[in-house]
Amino acid sequence: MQVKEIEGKGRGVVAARSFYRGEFIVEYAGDLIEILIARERESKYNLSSAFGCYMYYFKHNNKNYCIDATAETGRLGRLVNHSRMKPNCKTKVVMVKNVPRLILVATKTIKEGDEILYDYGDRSKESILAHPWLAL
Ligand SMILES: C[S@@+](CC[C@H](N)C(=O)[O-])C[C@H]1O[C@@H](n2cnc3c(N)ncnc32)[C@H](O)[C@@H]1O
Repeated sequence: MQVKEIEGKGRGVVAARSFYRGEFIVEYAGDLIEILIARERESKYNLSSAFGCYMYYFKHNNKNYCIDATAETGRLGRLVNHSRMKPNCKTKVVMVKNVPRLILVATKTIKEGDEILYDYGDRSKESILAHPWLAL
């Protein structure tokens, strides 16, 4: 996979080869944290424009988690952009040694050169007002 500048989105991830439907693409790697810690970190990040938004909230086995991928680690999952209308992959939770990890899996055939996109899933009015691209 390649990191590219995508007009209007900052960096994005582009397929350097094709992927078949159901194939593992990349891990959304970061710190796995509980929601209270996530809220604390988020309010700190919101105070500074230096931080983008790299928090992914999810529920697994009735427990809420967040993966904070804010740190510039060089991992590619954190650079995958959003599409509600035309996603080509989705997140999936996999348990590794009893710890939930988040991966992206292709939902259709992805051709070489296609941008990797998944639906961030945020439908709240406030978020869409602040970030109109969430509706696209
Ligand atoms: C998880 S990061 C994705 C990588 C990011 N583009 C970067 O350069 O680091 C999420 C951020 O990317 C941008 N982004 C993601 N999807 C977008 C879209 N469809 N249109 C515009 N900006 C988008 C927003 O700034 C968002 O807060």
